[in-house]
Amino acid sequence: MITMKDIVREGHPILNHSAKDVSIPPTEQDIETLKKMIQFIKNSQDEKIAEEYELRAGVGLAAPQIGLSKRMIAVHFEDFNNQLYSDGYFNPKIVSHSVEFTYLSSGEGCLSVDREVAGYVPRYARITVSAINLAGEHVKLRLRGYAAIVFQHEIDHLNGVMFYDRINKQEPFLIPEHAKACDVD
Ligand SMILES: O=C(O)C[C@@H](Cc1ccccc1)[C@H](O)SCc1ccccc1
Ligand code: NI
Repeated sequence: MITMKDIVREGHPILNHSAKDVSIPPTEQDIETLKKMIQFIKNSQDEKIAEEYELRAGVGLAAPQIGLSKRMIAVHFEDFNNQLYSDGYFNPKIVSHSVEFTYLSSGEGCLSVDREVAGYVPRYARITVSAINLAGEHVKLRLRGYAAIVFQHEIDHLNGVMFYDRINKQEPFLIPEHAKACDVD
């Protein structure tokens, strides 16, 4: 079972390097690891388990965050239309994106960052992601809004990019051009 002691924190070089492609078909070990990553996120959202194991709530996790330089991510969350996203992905790749940007008006956090970092994180408003899911299927995901933000946050981890790298240093709350907040009507 993955717990917070397994989560690598900022300052560890693995978080600032690109991760390596997972060989396809994935090994049993890679599949097992991805299943554990999904379970960690589900556990982190379960009040009793999270309290018992002192887990910080999360909606996504990337393999570098557990010290594995492999292009694997796991997500478990509902978007603002209550659509459930719950799966693991090998070698996810953003194959196209919108010109428009979006951002969370509350900013972002990270399980690998034990501090608040204020500011808007500009993300593409819509992305198309190709990946291989936990079941071994080649999938093409067309994502927008909150789902697009979560997937971009996790895929950034595979490229050694932290959310605060994207915050405007001079004007953290500068609203990017062609941007609309994702969580306010
Ligand atoms: O560190 C991670 O990769 C997990 C992040 C992913 C994330 C952060 C901000 C915006 C979208 C995705 C954690 O989920 S941070 C904690 C959290 C918990 C619930 C909702 C949003 C963020
Ligand atoms: Ni993160």
